[in-house]
Amino acid sequence: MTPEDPVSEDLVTEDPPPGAELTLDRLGVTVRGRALVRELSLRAGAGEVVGLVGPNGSGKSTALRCVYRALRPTTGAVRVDGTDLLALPPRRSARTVAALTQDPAVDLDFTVEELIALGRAPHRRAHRSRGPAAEQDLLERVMDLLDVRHLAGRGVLGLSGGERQRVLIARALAQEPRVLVLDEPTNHLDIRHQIRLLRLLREQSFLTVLVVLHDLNLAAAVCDRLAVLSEGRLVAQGTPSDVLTPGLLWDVFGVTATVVRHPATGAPQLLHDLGPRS
Ligand SMILES: Nc1ncnc2c1ncn2[C@@H]1O[C@H](COP(=O)(O)OP(=O)(O)OP(=O)(O)O)[C@@H](O)[C@H]1O
Repeated sequence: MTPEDPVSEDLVTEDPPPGAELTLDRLGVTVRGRALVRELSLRAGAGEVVGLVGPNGSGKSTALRCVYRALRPTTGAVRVDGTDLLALPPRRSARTVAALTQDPAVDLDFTVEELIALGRAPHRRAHRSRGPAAEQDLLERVMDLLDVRHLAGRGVLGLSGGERQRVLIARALAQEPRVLVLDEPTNHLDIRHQIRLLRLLREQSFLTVLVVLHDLNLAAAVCDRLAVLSEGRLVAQGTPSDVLTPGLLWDVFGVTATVVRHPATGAPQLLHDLGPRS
């Protein structure tokens, strides 16, 4: 595999269900009297990749937790194609939204293939699984997409950080969700696997993706739109070019950055200057 390898556009299956519209409707989360997310309204259209960016502690992971149902919002709602996610039975919601969380617990010594196959659990009942051969084919395609097939028989406890991250993303894809929520998915990945993952997200058209990224250059390269959180509030949203301005970078992140255009794609890219050596 090289970074130039084409990424399969049909990602996992030949007849994927279409991506869903994801709406965060005036979402609020208050914990012990402290508002962690305030009145957050955000929409990701079917097939769109929307990036959630902001400083440490600005509420990004908290908002994502509401989307993958690890946290019940205090106010507002998360809707998928207009339906409140909390109104869906858990198994149906697990067929709709899959997540890579920031600190996923991997403490049982499954093999890589067994762990990825757990992503199929929501499909097992009601004749939704595809029969043994097609299920195996799906697992192998997902493993190839994330470049983990060579690890299939290895125990997950012995993997490197980047290998484990790719396995967990493979498990989320095996779930065949319509909405994929990713909290810092490039953590631990070398640059080749970062680029491969982001191309995968960008080239598919049937998954709606909400992704938290700290690397604003990668966010600008992959996201159709960015939403910027600061102290739990949405302070800007729009295309990467609309959002990543020197003024916003100073106001929200407190950094001075030079914004240039990528010569091939035109995407905004940030150049950082550490200042003179003292
Ligand atoms: N269960 C909780 N109880 C109290 N405070 C919490 C809880 N969970 C998160 N927080 C606080 O809420 C704020 C937002 O946290 P969150 O993890 O959503 O931020 P984030 O934007 O994802 O940050 P990072 O970029 O560092 O991952 C932080 O100040 C955090 O300490």
